[in-house]
Amino acid sequence: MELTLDDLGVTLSRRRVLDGISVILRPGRVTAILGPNGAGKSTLLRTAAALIAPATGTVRLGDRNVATLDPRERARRIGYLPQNAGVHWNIATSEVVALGRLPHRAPFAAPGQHDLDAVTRAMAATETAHLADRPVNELSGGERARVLLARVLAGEPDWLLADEPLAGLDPRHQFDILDRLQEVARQGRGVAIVLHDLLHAGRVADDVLLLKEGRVLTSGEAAAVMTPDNLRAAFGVEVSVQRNTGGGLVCTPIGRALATA
Ligand SMILES: Nc1ncnc2c1ncn2[C@@H]1O[C@H](COP(=O)(O)OP(=O)(O)OP(=O)(O)O)[C@@H](O)[C@H]1O
Repeated sequence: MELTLDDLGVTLSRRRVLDGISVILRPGRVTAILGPNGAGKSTLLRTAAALIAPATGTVRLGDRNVATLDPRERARRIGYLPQNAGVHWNIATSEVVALGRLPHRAPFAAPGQHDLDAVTRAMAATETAHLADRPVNELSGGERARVLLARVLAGEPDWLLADEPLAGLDPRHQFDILDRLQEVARQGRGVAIVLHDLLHAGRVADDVLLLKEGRVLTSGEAAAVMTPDNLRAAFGVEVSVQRNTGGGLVCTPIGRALATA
């Protein structure tokens, strides 16, 4: 099911933070949301998850406005992983992941077999099964980040919106988490990820939404968007863009641009 942002404008504290955002995010693909600090990436993701009400325009899942979905249905359909998420209760890690199943369960009902299986799969995918009994606030930052991703994965949403899911992860877990997110997309679900690392973005993204100053600089298939010119215009840096043998993009920042658009 497509996630459509239609003429989206967002105002926060009387500042226009997003303006005229129109883009269709496609399921079955990984969309990387890129742009410099303050471009509006997190705001866009939060608005797509209906956590911020837009001042103009709509977010639609298929043909339904996400603002009008019942909150439980919305939580089943759209999984959102915030930037620098924390956990306020010091409960066991497996219980944190199980929270991802709450929108699927009747109030006060015990988890069913499918709920338990989804939690097990999510913990295996994020390599957190060995942490199941540990109090979540005793985990390292990177371990906790993987647990919180597991919570979103356990919810098996149609769309998974992740805001900088690599923050705090060591290099191998960065690759692993992106591979898991790619697998989610290959299952036909939608995945949109805010990323700062251009190398990872080039490797994993099918589509790219490039933001600058609250507007879409350009969007579309990764190879069309991640060009040296577009990346210079967005970030003010020179980026080498090569193809690897598998056809994927290898985007390597090489220095500050002498002149920016
Ligand atoms: N509650 C708020 N009130 C006013 N302005 C805000 C608020 N939240 C964010 N902003 C501003 O909106 C703009 C976009 O912020 P946002 O966090 O979406 O950017 P971002 O692209 O995710 O940045 P970063 O890469 O630094 O995480 C920034 O200029 C920020 O200062």
